[in-house]
Amino acid sequence: MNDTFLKACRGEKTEYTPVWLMRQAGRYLPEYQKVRSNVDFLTLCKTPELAAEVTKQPVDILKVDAAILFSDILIPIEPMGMKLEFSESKGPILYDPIRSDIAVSKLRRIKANDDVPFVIETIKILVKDLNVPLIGFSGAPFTLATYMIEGGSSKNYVNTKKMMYQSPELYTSLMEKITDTVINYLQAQIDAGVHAIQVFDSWAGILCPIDFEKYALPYVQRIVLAFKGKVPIIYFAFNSSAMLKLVKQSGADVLGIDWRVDISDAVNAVGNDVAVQGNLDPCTLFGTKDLIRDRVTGILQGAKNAKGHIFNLGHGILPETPVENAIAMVEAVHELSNGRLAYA
Ligand SMILES: Cc1c2[nH]c(c1CCC(=O)O)Cc1[nH]c(c(CCC(=O)O)c1C)Cc1[nH]c(c(CCC(=O)O)c1C)Cc1[nH]c(c(C)c1CCC(=O)O)C2
Repeated sequence: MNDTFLKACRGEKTEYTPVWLMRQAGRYLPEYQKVRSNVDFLTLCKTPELAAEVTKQPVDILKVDAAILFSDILIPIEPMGMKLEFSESKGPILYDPIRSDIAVSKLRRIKANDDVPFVIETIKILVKDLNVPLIGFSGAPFTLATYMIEGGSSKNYVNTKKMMYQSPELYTSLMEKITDTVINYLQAQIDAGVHAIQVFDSWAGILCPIDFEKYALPYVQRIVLAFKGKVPIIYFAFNSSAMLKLVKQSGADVLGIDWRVDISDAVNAVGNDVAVQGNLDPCTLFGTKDLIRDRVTGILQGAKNAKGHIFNLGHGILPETPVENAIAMVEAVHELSNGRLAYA
């Protein structure tokens, strides 16, 4: 197996900088569109053979150094007891948002092997087939809570913040229940064979630093502690470049960096005892191949003092992205970092 990605996560020397893309299995790929034209998104997530097939597509097409399980962060919320739907126009919808003690008390702590067997089955198929490491994942408790409290995506997250400030005990009991579920869910993924895990905190950036420290970070720390030393843990807190020192306190082995910060400044902020992942602006892939090479060079250079660097976008690849430009990006990372033996 190509273990370059795992080595970089651990801060070991690598022959070149490994690369994968967030949302690498998705709508920009005609091969994905073809599978997706026959089934809706949730059915795709719940059908192991199909989920495994689309997980492998970017590995074959882009030649990335890691695969990420095809699923969604909202999948475990359904067996917790909320009705989930993906609307083409509105995105995810969770019915009867959680706003009361009764609603929280009705939520179940899931047992992943029984409640989401299709996720476990998909992983088992993939670890047999893949020649690169498989990344499992979960949403971070705060990000999952925003979906459960708001009932979907939101502009200002007023209901979430109201609960934090007006009903702190209710907020804490919800977060504890979600954290228990996330730990069970990730443990089941590890038992099934994933080689690393990524925790997506997509909405961490709506919090001011003191609220992040109080209302989001402790739950991530509990998750990291549960898996530390078992498999590499990547923590991606989107839009958090103004609080990277706090993000580092998660204890994760790798910190995901979005594109709003120069990666050399991010490395200065977090120090050289943790690996970083990132951070090309996904829209760069709409530029010319020369621009892409140029930006790749800058990021490789900027991350050279990190304990380890995994090249990635600063957020998910966008649906309209030209596939040939994604391929060119992966080629540029491999070629321009080759032989550099970046990490001491
Ligand atoms: C916030 C979040 C979600 N899901 C996810 C996050 C965290 C990452 C981030 O910040 O982007 C994580 C996710 N979603 C998906 C993956 C699969 C693995 C991968 O290739 O990265 C992963 C890791 C597939 C998906 N998840 C979704 C799609 C599109 C579904 C389709 O085929 O129509 C895919 C491929 C749907 C989804 N899922 C979610 C939203 C808001 C949407 C609708 C918006 C959109 O359509 O992009 C919730």
